[in-house]
Amino acid sequence: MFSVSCAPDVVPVAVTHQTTPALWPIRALSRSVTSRGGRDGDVSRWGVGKKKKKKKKSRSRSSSIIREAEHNVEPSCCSIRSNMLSMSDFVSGGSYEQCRETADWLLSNTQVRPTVGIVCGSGLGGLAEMIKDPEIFKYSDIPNFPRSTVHGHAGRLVFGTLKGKPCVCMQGRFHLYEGYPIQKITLPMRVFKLLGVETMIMTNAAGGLNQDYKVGDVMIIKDHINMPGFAGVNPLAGPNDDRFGVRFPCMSDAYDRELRQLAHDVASELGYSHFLREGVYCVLGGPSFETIAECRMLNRLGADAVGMSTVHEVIVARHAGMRCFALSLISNRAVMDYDSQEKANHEEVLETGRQRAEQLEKLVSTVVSRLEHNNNNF
Ligand SMILES: O=P(O)(O)O[C@@H]1C[C@H](O)[C@@H](CO)O1
Ligand code: HPA
Repeated sequence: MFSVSCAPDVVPVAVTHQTTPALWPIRALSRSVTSRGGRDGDVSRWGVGKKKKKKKKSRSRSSSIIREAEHNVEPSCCSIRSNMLSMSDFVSGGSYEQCRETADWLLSNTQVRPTVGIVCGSGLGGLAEMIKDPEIFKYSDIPNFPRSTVHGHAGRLVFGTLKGKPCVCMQGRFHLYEGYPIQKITLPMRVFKLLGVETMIMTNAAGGLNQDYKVGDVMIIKDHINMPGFAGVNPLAGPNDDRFGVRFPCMSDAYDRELRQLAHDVASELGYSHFLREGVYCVLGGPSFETIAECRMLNRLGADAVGMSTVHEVIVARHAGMRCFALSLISNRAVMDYDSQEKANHEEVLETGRQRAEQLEKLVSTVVSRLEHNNNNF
């Protein structure tokens, strides 16, 4: 079994395990109206608690928006110019205006000008505790930010310096299964871009599909399979906003080669190579863990680990020209055998995070300490 020196888990626990679906429409309504009357955080399109009458109204509104857009878009790439429709008319989160508002609010409330952004995965929020001179904002206090609803995701944005580098760290992320629109869960990436972030570092907990992997291994993500994307669930779906990036961003270089090499070098220096892996991460929507048949299929498709996050963030970050580096902590083995008694569960995921926290934090902070300013993309 996995055995490493235990590090105390410093992750503050979110208030609720999960909000009930019944609360989503209420939350959405209370945060719904943007300055242009667009809906913010509208989960009604997921079919939760929607009334028939309202459905008709929103359908006619969206079809009129689409009609209007058809007359206004640039035919080559469907981009919207800033003097035409607002992105918030289409996108329930992540529009330029919303991100600008959030970034400006943050910039006026902190002196830190981060060049590095970090996202902490389930049970991995201890990384944020390494940040010096922290300035902390609760997600609930930040304009346009969603709330964290998952145990092990504290829901705080921490500004400060990590090994001398100005950074901003999400102590807790958002997931599709929480009921937020995909543009909303990736809004922080665009906000980070507007804050001046050049390099994104994401961490997550994931189930190990590769039969050579052990619980406690740390996998550098070299590529991903965006399973929801196969069904059109992509954070960039909808009109493109050229102020962030191009209509059709390349993803074959999503995970920066130099940063991956740097992580290998650092791991070797720290004596971590025996638990360091490099592989392919597959994202699913969750929240149910995978069936045995699904795990077998994903493994045959070439995935080494399976999870419920990160990929959407990487797509939006790459679209905006930020370098990405991502790590998966193999928190449990994906069950591939019908005779197995193992059952995936969130408590095991958090416990593995606690046990590997110290090394993961050291690895990430040392990588950060060696980051060069990235002038290439800007
Ligand atoms: O935020 P991450 O991807 O680390 O969280 C994983 C996926 C689910 O949210 C949860 C399952 O235990 O952990
Ligand atoms: N499956 C999906 N997501 C996960 C898992 C898993 O086994 N472990 C941690 N996050």
